[in-house]
Amino acid sequence: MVPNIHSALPVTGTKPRTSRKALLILGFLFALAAIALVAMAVSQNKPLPKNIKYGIVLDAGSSHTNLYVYEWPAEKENDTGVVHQVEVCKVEGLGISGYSQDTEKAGLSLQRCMKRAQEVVPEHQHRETPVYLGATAGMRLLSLQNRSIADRVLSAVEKTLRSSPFNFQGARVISGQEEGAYGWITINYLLGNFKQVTGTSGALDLGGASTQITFVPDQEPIESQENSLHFRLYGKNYKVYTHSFLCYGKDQALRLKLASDLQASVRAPDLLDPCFHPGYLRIMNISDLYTNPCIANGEQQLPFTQLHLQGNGDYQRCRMTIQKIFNTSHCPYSSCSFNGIFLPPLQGEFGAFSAFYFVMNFLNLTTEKSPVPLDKVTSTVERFCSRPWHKVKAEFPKIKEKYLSEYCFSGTYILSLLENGYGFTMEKWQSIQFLGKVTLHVDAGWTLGYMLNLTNMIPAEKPPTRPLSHASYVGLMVFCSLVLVAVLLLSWLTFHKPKCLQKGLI
Ligand SMILES: Nc1nc2c(ncn2[C@@H]2O[C@H](COP(=O)(O)OP(=O)(O)OP(=O)(O)O)[C@@H](O)[C@H]2O)c(=O)[nH]1
Ligand SMILES: [Ca+2]
Repeated sequence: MVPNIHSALPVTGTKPRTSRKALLILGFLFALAAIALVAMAVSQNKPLPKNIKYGIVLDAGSSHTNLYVYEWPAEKENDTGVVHQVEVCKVEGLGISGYSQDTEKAGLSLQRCMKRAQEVVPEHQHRETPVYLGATAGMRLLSLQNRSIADRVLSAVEKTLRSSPFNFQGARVISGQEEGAYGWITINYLLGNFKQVTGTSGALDLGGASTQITFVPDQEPIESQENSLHFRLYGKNYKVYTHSFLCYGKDQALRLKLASDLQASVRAPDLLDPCFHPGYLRIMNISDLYTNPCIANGEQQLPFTQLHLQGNGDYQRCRMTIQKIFNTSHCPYSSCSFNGIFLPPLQGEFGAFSAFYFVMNFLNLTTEKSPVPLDKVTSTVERFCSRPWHKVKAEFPKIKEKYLSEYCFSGTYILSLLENGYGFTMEKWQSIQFLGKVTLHVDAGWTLGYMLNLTNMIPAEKPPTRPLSHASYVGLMVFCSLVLVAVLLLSWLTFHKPKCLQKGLI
């Protein structure tokens, strides 16, 4: 029969009482040790007050300037995908290159967004927060046209940025190569591709004045030096192809097309344009068309000062007129895109952003899931172009007329550039994803990559990592200690059995 523990409890006697006392003390000590260990684990793992760092980048594009504020946890600086975008402020008015007639205004235009940044970044961190301004194709064109005016514009923006409480780190015109490279770094950083064995994603950026294509080709070596970049990131080498086509952003491409149409036409001021909706009318000053180095001066030979554009919404014809701005007659390499520029065979997935996204998104051709097939994209653009302007306007009354009137041209231009310019076939088209934002709600673009580079946040070598996180380490230590204490207690009980137990008193 199993002895009944309770029925065997002693009622009197001194020895069992001493042993029970020893047991009680032991139990008490054990409980104390357990409480101490748990308390230690809890206090060790209590989240530390967040040490957040901030960085500000101004993207001074040809069409407008955007200010981005990024934040990241200081202790995770060298991890990938830890930077969040906390603010994007769109500067009202023109891009900075548009202030060539009144350069001071370029600086003043940034003041509202700089104020906004001061509200977003905590005041005690203003002085340590770096601020960078990078100007792209609009300023590249202005520099080519008139270097001293471009310098004055940069001085004006520098003055505004220096007068802010942030740590000003420079305002400069970045090269097309840098623009392509930093866009590629941004998306691959956000997609976590640098720390995975999977490949990287190519980057396609369509701005107002230039467009960039950047990817890691299969083929080596890269045949032209100016299209070749070499990076060592997180312990891996990357040979990257990049090219920036100045004048092939969508605003300049439209000018190129109009200038080419004018040359081909009988040089009359009335131009029937298949890239605008039927019933659409636009009057343009000829002098506005020929104001930059993208278009060689043909202005003088024209006998009129204004151009009357009249849309007829014919996608196929539009495509033909756009085709003329891509010169494919010569190629000094094994393969080219256009204008004699080297392009290796397309490789891997691509993320397409900026105007690639704005336009495709408007046309409902961006999906989170599988990409929309090329033939469906073509038929959608074709149908959209053929719609009468008054109907389009009535359907989208809130969209800026400049944007709305140009979606037909822009959609057709994107198809021409990707299909004819870069050679995205029906099959390859499926590898393009049109992206507005990547993970963590960060806008796709060159600015994040630029900041990561300038703040040395992407190390060349893989940072050494501990096998366990801090929390797992402390948890494991507590668990092992408890097991150890339990084992010790059990062995003590087994080998030095207190008399009360030996006598079966408890
Ligand atoms: N539909 C639409 N178009 C936009 C929007 N923002 C900009 N655009 C147009 O899209 C084109 C590209 O815009 P961005 O990527 O901002 O170009 P950017 O940076 O000013 O120009 P680059 O210096 O060449 O890079 C320009 O023609 C803009 O006018 C938008 O929110 N919606
Ligand atoms: Ca841009």
